[in-house]
Amino acid sequence: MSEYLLEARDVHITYGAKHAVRGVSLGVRPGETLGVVGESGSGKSSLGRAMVGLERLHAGEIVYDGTPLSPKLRLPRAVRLDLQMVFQDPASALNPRRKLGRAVAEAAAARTGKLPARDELAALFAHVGLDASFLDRYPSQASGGQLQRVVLARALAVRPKVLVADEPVSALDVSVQAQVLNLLCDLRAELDLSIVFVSHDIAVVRHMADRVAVMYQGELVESGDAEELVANPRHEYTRALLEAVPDPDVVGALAS
Ligand SMILES: Nc1ncnc2c1ncn2[C@@H]1O[C@H](COP(=O)(O)OP(=O)(O)OP(=O)(O)O)[C@@H](O)[C@H]1O
Repeated sequence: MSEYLLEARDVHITYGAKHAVRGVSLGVRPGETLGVVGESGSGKSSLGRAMVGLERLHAGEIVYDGTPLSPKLRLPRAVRLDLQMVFQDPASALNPRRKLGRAVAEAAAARTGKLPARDELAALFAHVGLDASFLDRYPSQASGGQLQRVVLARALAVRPKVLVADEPVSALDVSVQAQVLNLLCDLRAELDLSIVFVSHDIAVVRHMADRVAVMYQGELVESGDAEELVANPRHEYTRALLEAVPDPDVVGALAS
């Protein structure tokens, strides 16, 4: 039995002639945060999408809880619910014509089969730091940071086992990025979630993740314990990523 709850095994993803992900193997353990870092175009988003069944594989497999997910079939419903994804831009993830409370209620119903009562919904919103007035708002009536909280509430309402977060704070004002990152850390500890945290920012990844996988041009170039990898990067690309950070402790300090 693998130590990983969700795992990519020798995954290849192609878009026409473009070979975006080249034989990547990695996995997230139960309750762990795995950071996937790399510059734009390194293939990390493609891999993240593939890990929740949103991307077709050219070769390799995604294994969830010991069971390979066939890339050709739609994921079984229970697996689809267990694996949730949060994207960069919360505004485009939410239907502009649907109230925020309704969006979260429908996600909860996907798991339980019934829409939650208003006080349950209010509790879900409170969990992500939003008061009940947000239930009746439309996306246009909330800020980016507030919307990303709603997106998190919606993902968590499904009671997932794994959350793949793809640049979840990159579209937010710097002033609210740390708040949302802290929220994610708290939720993970509280709900015993596994998180795959995808980001171009190694300082943020270092702060969020237990282990880090570094991608470069579609390949996994290095992976290991977050602190150790930052302290002793083995690959020159990892060193370059670290050198590009003015002071990795700044983000850590901001978000702590
Ligand atoms: N749907 C698609 N169709 C064609 N090419 C794609 C598609 N999605 C990604 N690519 C290409 O695959 C490569 C990897 O993209 P991917 O988005 O996975 O990388 P990334 O590291 O997440 O970058 P970014 O942070 O810019 O999203 C890039 O060259 C990208 O242009």
